[in-house]
Amino acid sequence: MDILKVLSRGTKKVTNNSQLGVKAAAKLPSAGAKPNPQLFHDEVRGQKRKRKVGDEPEEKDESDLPEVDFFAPKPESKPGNEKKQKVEQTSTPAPVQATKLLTEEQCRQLLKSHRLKITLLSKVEDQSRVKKSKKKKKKVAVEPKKEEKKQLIPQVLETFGELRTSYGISRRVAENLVVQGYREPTEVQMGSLPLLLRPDLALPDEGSLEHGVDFLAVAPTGSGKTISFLIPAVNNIMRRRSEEKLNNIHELEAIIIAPTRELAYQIVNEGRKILQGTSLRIVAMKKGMAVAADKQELSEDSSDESGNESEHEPDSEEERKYQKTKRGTPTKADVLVTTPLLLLNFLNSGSSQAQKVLPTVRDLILDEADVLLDPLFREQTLGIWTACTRPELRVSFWSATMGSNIESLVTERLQQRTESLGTEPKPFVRLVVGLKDTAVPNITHKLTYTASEQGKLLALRQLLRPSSRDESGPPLRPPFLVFTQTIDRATALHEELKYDIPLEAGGSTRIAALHSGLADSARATIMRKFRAGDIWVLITTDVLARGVDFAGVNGVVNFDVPGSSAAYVHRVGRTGRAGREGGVAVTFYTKEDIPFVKMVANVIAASEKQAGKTGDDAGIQKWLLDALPNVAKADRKKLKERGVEARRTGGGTQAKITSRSGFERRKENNKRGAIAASKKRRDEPSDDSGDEDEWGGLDD
Ligand SMILES: Nc1ncnc2c1ncn2[C@@H]1O[C@H](COP(=O)(O)OP(=O)(O)OP(=O)(O)O)[C@@H](O)[C@H]1O
Repeated sequence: MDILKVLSRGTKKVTNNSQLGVKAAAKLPSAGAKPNPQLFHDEVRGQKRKRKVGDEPEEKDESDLPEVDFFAPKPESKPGNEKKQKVEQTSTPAPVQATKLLTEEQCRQLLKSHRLKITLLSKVEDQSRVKKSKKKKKKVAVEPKKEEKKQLIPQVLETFGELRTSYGISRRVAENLVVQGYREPTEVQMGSLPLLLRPDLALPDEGSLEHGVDFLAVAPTGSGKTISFLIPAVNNIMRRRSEEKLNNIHELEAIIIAPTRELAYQIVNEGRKILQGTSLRIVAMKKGMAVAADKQELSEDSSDESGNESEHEPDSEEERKYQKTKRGTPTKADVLVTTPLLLLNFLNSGSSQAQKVLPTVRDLILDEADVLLDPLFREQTLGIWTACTRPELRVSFWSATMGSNIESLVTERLQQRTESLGTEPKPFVRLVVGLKDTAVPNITHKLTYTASEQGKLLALRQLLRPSSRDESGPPLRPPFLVFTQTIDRATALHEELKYDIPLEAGGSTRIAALHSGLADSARATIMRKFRAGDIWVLITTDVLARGVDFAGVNGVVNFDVPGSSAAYVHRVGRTGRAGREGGVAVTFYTKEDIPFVKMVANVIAASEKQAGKTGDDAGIQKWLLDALPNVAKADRKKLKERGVEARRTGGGTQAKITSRSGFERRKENNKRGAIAASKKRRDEPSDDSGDEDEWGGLDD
């Protein structure tokens, strides 16, 4: 038996499709392109019904599924094509056909059908109510009282074709989207692209929108937020340069901040695909790199940087080469993607006490904005925001989860900025996709109780063994991610499981751990191997919980309960991307976790409700929800900051993940492999650990 096949596809052919878990199993999320990436299409009066959450696309017999196809590559342009294509220096805006615009009623119906809600969060007060500062009169943005917040009915993007015909995006960018295989816009793209590309067309009744809008978007994980902010960012640069006849220049006009390097590199890659054949450059910020900041500051600074070589050791060969050739010279970039600290370090570097500023930046984009504005990153993020001194700066905030505290913080900051700069305030618009922001409706959720830490380990081992998967619950097929609470636990779990995959299937090379304690180059290598399908089980911490897109991940295991409902949403949102169904999320909990599990259970219940799963279909039964204690506010805060205390390093037996020594396990594994090879057994080796009694089972 081909072990690769076994591990990838499970052992039993599914016959009874009526079972929930089996249904999920029959649809392999990695099995190629998703026909419709949209999550919602409710029936609205007078509109043709296309699809509803919970509706199953045509059933396929499992035997029809393609062979291992972990990461379903999107169609790429043929190598060499890009060279043949003429580089588009600037965008030639397509003539906008006003006739293409939808009526207000059509927009209203589309918004309703796709569960999109767009609200004006702040507005320019009319003259009679304008606040007047003591020094000089000026208009300010005022946050309307709750009941005043106005629902907007802007233009909605029905097809990607309209990007060119109605919103005048660059021909090359439009073609690149087609090459990427994007056929239908997702909900967040439907709502955000018109507003960000042509606010004057999207919101004709909202007065002067010359400088666009500030924007906050809350949309499910994997719903395509990245291109929602990338397309307007690059197109606005192209359009302006075309209008001002500025050819062949590179000027930093857009900055995208992301909380982790992995996410930053991923955004750069997406950006490069969109920019192929254009003259624009999207660049990832690196240690020691200089970008075009305020010129005076920069010239002072270049000399200093070159004299300070030993300050930060470059991590990778690539970085070393980069620093050797480019140190001190501003990198030519039009769009910069960075983690907050990297850019802030650059802004604060140099001999001068004063922070450098970024006067050319017109777009500031915060991806995973709730984390970037959480106390951990807040000062760094706000530092960059302050450095973007252009008065008409547009700021946008994106995440699958956005607490009301973050929304208030952002509204306040935008107001303060307008006041301090004395500029014309811009409308601040919020877009929400879905009925509830804390839900992941298109995957199967499982909450699994085990009596002890050892029980969790056994349960996870069970998931690694295809022979023991049965039809009572959704099998978890590689590739999958395993989340732990701390770096130490990720490392220990990796050590523990390293030899669990049979040698003939690749053995220990199939399992890896990725966390922030590793060097950049090691992290990049692991990411590459996981994306390529060489690594099947990736043990990690919350460093990979946000934004990272692995199209073919079949499942997520929360080995340790997440620290908040938002953390749960983001972790499990690594599977079931772009509307794909069939992903599975398993969360283990022990009695120590019971005080905190309600947060997770609530998200699962909300997700199942959105997906139309009720009664026996639901993974979370009402009795369990009722039985679990509510989490006190103080405990929630502590949990979010520190996780379950007992599992922190040195916190007693629960901090440890161990059974036998690596040597013992390797020996055992080799023995198993040898037996398997000699007998040419087609089945998995029988379980000889002898400790299966502690296995709590998926359906506990
Ligand atoms: N219109 C579309 N049609 C098909 N696939 C799409 C579309 N838009 C985006 N995708 C794909 O969906 C996947 C998820 O997109 P993306 O990473 O932007 O999601 P996200 O909303 O940012 O998720 P997260 O909240 O987890 O960061 C990517 O692989 C992307 O290429």
